[in-house]
Amino acid sequence: MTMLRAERVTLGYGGRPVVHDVSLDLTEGGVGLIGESGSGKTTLARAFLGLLKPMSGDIWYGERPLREADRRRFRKDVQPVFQAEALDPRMRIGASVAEGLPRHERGRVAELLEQVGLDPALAGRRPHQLSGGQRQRVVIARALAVGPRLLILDEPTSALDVTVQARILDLLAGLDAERLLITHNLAVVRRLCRTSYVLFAGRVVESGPTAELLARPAHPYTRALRDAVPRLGGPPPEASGRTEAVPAATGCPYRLRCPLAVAECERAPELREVADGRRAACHRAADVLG
Ligand SMILES: Nc1ncnc2c1ncn2[C@@H]1O[C@H](COP(=O)(O)OP(=O)(O)OP(=O)(O)O)[C@@H](O)[C@H]1O
Repeated sequence: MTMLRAERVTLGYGGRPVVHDVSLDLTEGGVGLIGESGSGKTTLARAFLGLLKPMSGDIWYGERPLREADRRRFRKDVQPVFQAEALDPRMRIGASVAEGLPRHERGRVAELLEQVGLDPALAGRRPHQLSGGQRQRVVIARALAVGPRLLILDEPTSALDVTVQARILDLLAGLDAERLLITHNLAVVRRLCRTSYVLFAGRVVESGPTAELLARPAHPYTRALRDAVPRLGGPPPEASGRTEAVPAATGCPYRLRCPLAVAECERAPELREVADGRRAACHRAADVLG
């Protein structure tokens, strides 16, 4: 059984839904959430961390809804890996990492820094005295301190240059913990996630094994994303002609941007199986796949 899963979850702010009816299992081998800015990735991640209550549906942690879970156990199992910019600028690196450790294990800071490829001598420095890549390693060490089974990573490498990015990816790929990864960068998902979900305007439009989904998309939006950001370290989507999401209010939310839209798309497509292990919400999925 998967440790964490969303079942028909709708999420929003101030009563306005921004993520609609999403079901997602955090299965082994890493799960990627792909989608452009504003598609609801971070909102979903916040719900998985128990920071945002679903408007409807539930997040399940083992056999119980997350809202009924033992919070201490949950925080030990599931750790966020946030952007390095969020490190407290006044705190020394060692103290930041030690925060996650029980008092009697504070001596493990050096070991954790080594585990993420940092010289333990850096423990006395503050974040601004490190490079971006080093800071990101500190964030990872901090998350690893409690020995989590699952990491929830939000754009863990987007602020880094290509070679540093590659080394952080190597580090993440080598960790024991499972992961939910949020990113614009398809190469990162390809490297770290066996399964991916593509979000558009707060809806899952496609899901399946990452390699197949990217090699042969079943949804026109997945195909557009793949063609817009071809390589690791390529330009961010903002620089490669991404247009703003203007989801249609009725029918398929993607139809106003879709080159394959037909009259049928005025009726909202269901997310359904389109090939082995592959699901897509598109009336034209067979044509896209074909
Ligand atoms: N605290 C908030 N209050 C109100 N609306 C919010 C809040 N946070 C996010 N939203 C809205 O929810 C929608 C989804 O945002 P979210 O941050 O989940 O997207 P995202 O896919 O993670 O984007 P990005 O890649 O830019 O981080 C957006 O329309 C956003 O404006």
